[in-house]
Amino acid sequence: MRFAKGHGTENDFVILPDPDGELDLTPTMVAALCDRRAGIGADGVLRVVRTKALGVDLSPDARSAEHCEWFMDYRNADGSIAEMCGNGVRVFGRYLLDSGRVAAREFPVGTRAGARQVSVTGEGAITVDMGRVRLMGEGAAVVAGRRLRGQRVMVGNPHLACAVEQPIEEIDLTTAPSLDSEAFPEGGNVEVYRRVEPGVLQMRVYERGSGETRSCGTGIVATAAAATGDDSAASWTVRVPGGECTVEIDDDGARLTGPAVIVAEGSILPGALRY
Ligand SMILES: N[C@@H](CCC[C@H](N)C(=O)O)C(=O)O
Repeated sequence: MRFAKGHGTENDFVILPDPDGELDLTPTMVAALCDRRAGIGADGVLRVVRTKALGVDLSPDARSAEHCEWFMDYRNADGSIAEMCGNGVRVFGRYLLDSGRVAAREFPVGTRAGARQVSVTGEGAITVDMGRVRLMGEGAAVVAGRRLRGQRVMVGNPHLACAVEQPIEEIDLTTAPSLDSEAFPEGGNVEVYRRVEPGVLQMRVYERGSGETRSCGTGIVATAAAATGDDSAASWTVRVPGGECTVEIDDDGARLTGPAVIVAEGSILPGALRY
């Protein structure tokens, strides 16, 4: 089985080219691929599949996703499915470009959250149009025994973005935060953030299905949206442990810009993965 490995601000992915949708990608296989000791190691898997080869439900934005030649079938490291991945879609775009599957500098990618427009915007940088971000009201999480209040934000996938006063390095994200299951029936991703300079946020994240990661694109957008509040437009730099991205928010929605790199390509030997 061929694979590539890539990352966006050190949120890393195993990329599986499967244009005709022939791969039976089970949760245990995904977890084995993402295992950092016995597998390749990654925060998630991006299956690169032609939209027309899929027999899956593309809701909630089925028609626009069907108009995309390529579909990002995203899986978390534990094998669970998520609607959207903001770093993943930039890395997916980089892979399509580098492998010659697309030639245009701007193209749509299908995701479970709908179609997302991806464009090359600078040396090494890729911008993705993340669509409209919905602020859903206040929520709370218990993080290492401490209750943090935050803003519930929907970026295709669910987030709780919590503004904190203390240095965010001090926050213990080694165990999964607990979220109210009524407010988060499908679970969620929890961000802690602080405004460090005008227009600059610092953020860490605990991702649903992957644990603490060094960056999360949808989390960066959720944090920027929470910090923007009811203002109609804003521009943010968001620093994460793995680097930084920028977010532009206006009436058209949010655009996320950051690096996306392919670092390796190879083959997984038959029978080598433990699953
Ligand atoms: N790392 C991603 C988000 C991946 C999905 C998330 N863990 C979830 O379950 O919603 C990103 O860059 O957005």
